[in-house]
Amino acid sequence: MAQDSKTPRGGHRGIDPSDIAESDLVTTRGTFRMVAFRADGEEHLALVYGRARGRDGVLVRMHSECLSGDVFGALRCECGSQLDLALNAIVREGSGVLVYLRGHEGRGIGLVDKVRTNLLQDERGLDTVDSATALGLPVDVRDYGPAARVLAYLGIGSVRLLSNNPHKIRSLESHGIRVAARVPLLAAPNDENLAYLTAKRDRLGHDLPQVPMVPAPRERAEPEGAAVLDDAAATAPSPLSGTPLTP
Ligand SMILES: Nc1nc2c(ncn2[C@@H]2O[C@H](COP(=O)(O)OP(=O)(O)OP(=O)(O)O)[C@@H](O)[C@H]2O)c(=O)[nH]1
Ligand SMILES: [Zn+2]
Repeated sequence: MAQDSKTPRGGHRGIDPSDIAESDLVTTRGTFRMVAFRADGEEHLALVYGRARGRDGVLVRMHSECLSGDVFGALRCECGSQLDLALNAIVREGSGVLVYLRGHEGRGIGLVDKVRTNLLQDERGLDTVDSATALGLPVDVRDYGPAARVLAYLGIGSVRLLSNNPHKIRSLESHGIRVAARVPLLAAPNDENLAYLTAKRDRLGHDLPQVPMVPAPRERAEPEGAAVLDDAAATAPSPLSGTPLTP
């Protein structure tokens, strides 16, 4: 389970001006405000699109660093697809924030140990949970405190969180950020990531309705009626409308 640093009672720990800098970032998708900040020994990034300050229900993605998936297009996880889908959704909406969290690599164990878990998955058929514990490593030690701090700094009232992981909602709220809704971010399963997605659903409690109940690794997994948010489906409003959370 994640070991989050808690916000002190009564408010967010601020970000010291010496630990934050911002400029425009012109990308193929459009122009974002790039807010780089330091927190707890890591350097993170918030990409802000459109006007977010003072608004409620801002579309937000808290994205955990995955060098292999985000930069090099690894298919064994769906991180790269989710990064693309989240940015597309934010731009389509006209405003939103993507917080890119460093130090989250391998759910917080780091790149070298993540690659060690990948080797155990390939050679011994272990899933992402058992491959970590077999190495004596924690399953998830990500801290969402820095994300909460930058969202508070950006003056965001409440968020609609792009995620399939219910723990992220609880964690963000424990840091004082109100989550008005969770918006599913469903990447299409493929032969390479089916085991990864199945473990997330069955062992970590992620809400992944697009993943078939009985894994068929050698068949292309596209269950009928699944609300898969691929580039074509991403234009449809329904998967992005979100499910309001009730207290
Ligand atoms: N330990 C370990 N971590 C992995 C592995 N593959 C990907 N990761 C990391 O998993 C993190 C992403 O977490 P996920 O559990 O996929 O998804 P999530 O961020 O909790 O949930 P969503 O918001 O729905 O995307 C990234 O930091 C990846 O580096 C693996 O095989 N082993
Ligand atoms: Zn990944």
